[in-house]
Amino acid sequence: MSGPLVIAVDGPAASGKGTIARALARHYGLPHLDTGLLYRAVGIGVLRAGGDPSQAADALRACDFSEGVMADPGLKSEAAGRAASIVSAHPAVRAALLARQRAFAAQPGGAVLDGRDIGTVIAPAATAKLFVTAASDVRARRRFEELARLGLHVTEDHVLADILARDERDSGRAAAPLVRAEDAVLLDTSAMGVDAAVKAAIAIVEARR
Ligand SMILES: Nc1ncnc2c1ncn2[C@@H]1O[C@H](COP(=O)(O)OP(=O)(O)O)[C@@H](O)[C@H]1O
Ligand SMILES: Nc1ccn([C@@H]2O[C@H](COP(=O)(O)OP(=O)(O)O)[C@@H](O)[C@H]2O)c(=O)n1
Repeated sequence: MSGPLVIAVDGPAASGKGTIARALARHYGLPHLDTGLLYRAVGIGVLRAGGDPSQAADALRACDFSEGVMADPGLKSEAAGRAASIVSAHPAVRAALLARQRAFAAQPGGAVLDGRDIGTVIAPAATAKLFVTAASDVRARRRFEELARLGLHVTEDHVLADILARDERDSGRAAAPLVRAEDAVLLDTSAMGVDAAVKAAIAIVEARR
C-alpha cells in the first residue's frame, strides 16, 4: 500500500500500548504521540486549579495547557490518570483536543499514535490498527511495578481497582468510548514479554502494508 504509514494503537489502561507504540515508532522511524498525556494534562490542570474534573466548564478551561506540562512527571500519577478519565468523557474536552491529534496523524511522513479512540475517531483511515489488551491482573501488576519504579507507592489492589474503574468509565462513555475498531487486530500481551509483544506488533503492521 502506498501513502504515509499511519499506525493506530488503542487499548485499556496499562495494556502495553504505549510501549508498543514507541517501539513501532522507533522501528519505522515515525513520530509518536501518546494521546493519553493530553487528557492527563487536562486532568492535572483541573486538580491543580482546585476544580472538579466532572464539571465540563472546569475541564474545558484546563484544555488550554502549556506545552511544558507534557513533560511533567506528575502526569504519570494515578490521580492524573483518574482525573484524565473523568475529563475525557466531556465531549467539549474531546473536541478541544481533536485538531491537534488529527494534525499529528496527518503528517506527510506518517505517524504512530496511541490512546483509546485512535482507530475509531482520530485516524479511522490508518494503515494499521492494533487493539492491545492484557488480563486486568497482569495490567495491574505491570502498572504497580511501573509506579513503584517512579517512587509512587500504592498497593497492587488499589492499582487494580483504579484500572477497572477507569476501563469501565472509558468503555461506558457516550463520546468516543474505548472500543476495538472493526478493522483493528487484537493483540493480547498477557503472556508476552515486551520483546515478543513488539515482534507481534511489527508482524501485524507488516501484514497491512
Ligand atoms: N508485554 C509486556 N510485558 C511486560 N511488561 C510490559 C509489557 N508491555 C508493557 N509493559 C510494562 O507495563 C507498564 C505499562 O505499559 P505501558 O506501555 O505504559 O502501557 P499503556 O500505554 O497501555 O498504559 C510499563 O512499565 C511497561 O514497561
Ligand atoms: N485517546 C485517548 C487517550 C486517553 N484517554 C483518556 O485518558 C486516560 C489516561 O490515558 P492513558 O493512555 O494515559 O492511560 P494508561 O492507559 O497509560 O493508564 C484514559 O483513562 C482515558 O480516559 C482518552 O479518553 N482518549
